[in-house]
Amino acid sequence: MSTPSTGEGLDTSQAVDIELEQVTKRFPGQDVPAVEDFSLSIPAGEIVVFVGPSGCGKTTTMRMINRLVRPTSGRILIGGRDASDIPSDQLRRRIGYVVQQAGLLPHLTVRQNLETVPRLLKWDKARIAERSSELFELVGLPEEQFAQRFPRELSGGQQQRVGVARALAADPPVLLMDEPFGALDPITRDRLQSELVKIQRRVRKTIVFVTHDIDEAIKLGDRVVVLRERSRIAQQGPPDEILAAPADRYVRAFIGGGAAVKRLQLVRVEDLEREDYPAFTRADGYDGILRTLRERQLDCSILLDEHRRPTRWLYRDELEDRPAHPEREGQAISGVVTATTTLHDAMNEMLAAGTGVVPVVDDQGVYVGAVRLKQVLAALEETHVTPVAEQSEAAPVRTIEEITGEIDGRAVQAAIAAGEEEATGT
Ligand SMILES: Nc1ncnc2c1ncn2[C@@H]1O[C@H](COP(=O)(O)OP(=O)(O)OP(=O)(O)O)[C@@H](O)[C@H]1O
Repeated sequence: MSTPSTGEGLDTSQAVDIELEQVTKRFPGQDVPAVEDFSLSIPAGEIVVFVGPSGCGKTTTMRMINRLVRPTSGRILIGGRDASDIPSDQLRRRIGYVVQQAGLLPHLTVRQNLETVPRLLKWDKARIAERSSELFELVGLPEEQFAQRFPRELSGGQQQRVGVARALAADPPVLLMDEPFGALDPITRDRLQSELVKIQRRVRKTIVFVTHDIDEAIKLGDRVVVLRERSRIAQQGPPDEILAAPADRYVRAFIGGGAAVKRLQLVRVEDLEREDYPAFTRADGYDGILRTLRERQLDCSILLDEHRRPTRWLYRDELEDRPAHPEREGQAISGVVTATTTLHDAMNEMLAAGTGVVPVVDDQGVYVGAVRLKQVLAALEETHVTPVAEQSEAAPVRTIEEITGEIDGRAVQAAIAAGEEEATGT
């Protein structure tokens, strides 16, 4: 559904659809075009991910949308309007752009970075200040802590959050993201991916996202476009369709092993029933906690702080031993998940904790329940692991053990065993 733009530029903050029609880019002096005859419809309010190997033309294709690269031929429509009719400066102010190293201006504070585009658009002071506060909140950075810092005083992940906030500052209808999380460590990357999904639920932009990481594409994309050289489309569609039925050998090779496991990127914690897993505060007293664990035949529970945020795992055997070892108090909880965390990431947290369980918290970090490994495995079994017809000779239907073995066989088995022990109280 397209939202017509008004006035000269893309004045509307509502998502718009983007149409690329037979777009070709031939750089001067190059025999082979970087992008050849590329056509694609991008629906309003969706995240479309271009994924493909290095040099296949992803960035060039994306940069033609905000005309950082001019197409040699073809047409690009944004919200039904020919992009070549929109002056370049307007186009770039109305299309948010996030790049790998955040691209923040080093000599400006975080606040000044956020305010750059609203100032160019000549918003009044009060509106700029109000918008900055909204943006700090949106990307989860406390304003009073971060507004006056310079980019070099932030971690890579924090810089990237500011990069996303800055791109959203003028509430543009379109966001272009070029490998924005590529330079981050895997844990920060996972977190920011999940947050982007959360942010997108609030802002509903049309997002074009470039990556060479198929897992990232599956996790983020409403639609994934697998590209080969010269930006030729090997396959496009919703991620589950691509995983279930790769169009050809190229796409299959690109997806790599473990398509069933990758599907865990498509299911989120909110899709599961939450377990009523026991959690206590210190006010409940260790004797009371131990009594409940005995009654429910459980080996482990969660200790919450005074704000009901999970802090430690409490183990029944340690509680039994408390008279002899009062100093033992379980183990700090290393990771929690939220409703939008994928089962893939939730499973990683469970395996890291070694408990086969992970606490679920709300946006304020307050405990709302837990998810167990056996639920994740049940969800994995529910996803269609039967390979498509053309694959069936080469890849017979696999057992759950074979599939989970691709993740980390021993860790999964150990975690399942721990979960079973806990359930049976052995
Ligand atoms: N300004 C330029 N001048 C000449 N050739 C270019 C220019 N920019 C890109 N190319 C070429 O166009 C092709 C596509 O490049 P592009 O950066 O779009 O690929 P990509 O898929 O985004 O790669 P990567 O994942 O490595 O960033 C490459 O062969 C590249 O060398």
